[in-house]
Amino acid sequence: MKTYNVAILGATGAVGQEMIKILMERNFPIKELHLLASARSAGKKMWVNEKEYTVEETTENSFDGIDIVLGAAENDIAKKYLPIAVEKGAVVVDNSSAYRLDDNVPLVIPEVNPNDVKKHKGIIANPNCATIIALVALQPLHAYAHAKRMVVSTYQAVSGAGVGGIRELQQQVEAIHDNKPVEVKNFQYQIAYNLIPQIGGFNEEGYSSEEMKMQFEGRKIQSNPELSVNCTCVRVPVFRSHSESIMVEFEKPIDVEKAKVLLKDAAGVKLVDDPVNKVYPMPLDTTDQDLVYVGRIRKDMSGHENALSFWCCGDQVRKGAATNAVQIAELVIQNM
Ligand SMILES: NC(=O)C1=CN([C@@H]2O[C@H](COP(=O)(O)OP(=O)(O)OC[C@H]3O[C@@H](n4cnc5c(N)ncnc54)[C@H](OP(=O)(O)O)[C@@H]3O)[C@@H](O)[C@H]2O)C=CC1
Ligand SMILES: N[C@@H](CC(=O)OP(=O)(O)O)C(=O)O
Repeated sequence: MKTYNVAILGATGAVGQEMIKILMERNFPIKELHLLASARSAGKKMWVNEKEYTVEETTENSFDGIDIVLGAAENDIAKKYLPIAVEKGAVVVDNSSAYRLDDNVPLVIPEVNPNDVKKHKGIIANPNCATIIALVALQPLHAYAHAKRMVVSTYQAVSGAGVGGIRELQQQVEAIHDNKPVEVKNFQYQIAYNLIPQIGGFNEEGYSSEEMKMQFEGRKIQSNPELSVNCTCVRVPVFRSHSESIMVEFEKPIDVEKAKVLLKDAAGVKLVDDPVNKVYPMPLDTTDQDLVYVGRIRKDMSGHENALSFWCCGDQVRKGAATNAVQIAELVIQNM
């Protein structure tokens, strides 16, 4: 079997560490694995499948001889290094938002638009995590009835803000328990025992950058330029797995029973919908696995024709980031 030299840019972060795990879990055909991070982490030891690896400081030379780069760093780092990696012959799957809306860069969810991978010119972008979870859940319904409008509220876990976000919730809960002052670093306010209706900065109309991603990225992924999305993104004191309340208005008629039949057999989805018996998706249940759980499917009551409401949860560090990226890399090597 052909094997590949793989580098993870940002290997010490929340997404990077998960990428290592997923590459191993899915037996990705690796020849050499390079773990890249900042100078702060250089020399740090990490164990992968009982083998010790040393984290390397990222430099321009880090990409020599690399076939596949999985990007798990912020936009500025992605912009600095990923074009160099492409120039040196690597194919890049990037988790940052730096290239997502670039016309030369496919934006891919394997359950939705796998064939777009073939259009790449070196970089393929992984969509925003809340967008991946929503669109995986929506895909079987969209393929049948065509989504035209969505109203979404997200409940986003602190792990969406990386290792710093996870640490902050842990430290605040401990501080409150020990009657010590609460320190706020990564979020706008205390997140422990709170909700914060801000993820990213706001535009002139009052929508946050995170809220606009679902419309802009959704249109590109679904090749659905008319899709309109009204989204409210909220950070919640949950460690892992994002949850979303979604109302979708479709072009064609679709009822609850049909939606359940479609979702039951859909790729990447688990139908978890028996509210009378207290069966519905919850973030504790979706953590550390790859399926998006969908439930609470109802007919819209607010007078919109052909509209359904549902609730979904998914592990955004896995399916919303690392797993989606490794699935894309698997599609890439099928075509190499
Ligand atoms: N967390 C999530 O659920 C999701 C995250 N994303 C995106 O993925 C990317 C990574 O996010 P996340 O893992 O949460 O972030 P983290 O803060 O947890 O990790 C950031 C990583 O970037 C590395 N890094 C920082 N500076 C440099 C540098 N100068 N050179 C090389 N590497 C550097 C860090 O290394 P060091 O440890 O040395 O500082 C670390 O490995 C971001 O673009 C984010 O928007 C996308 C979807 C979901
Ligand atoms: N912003 C998301 C996670 C993320 O990093 O998304 P993006 O790559 O689109 O910035 C969250 O905080 O939950």
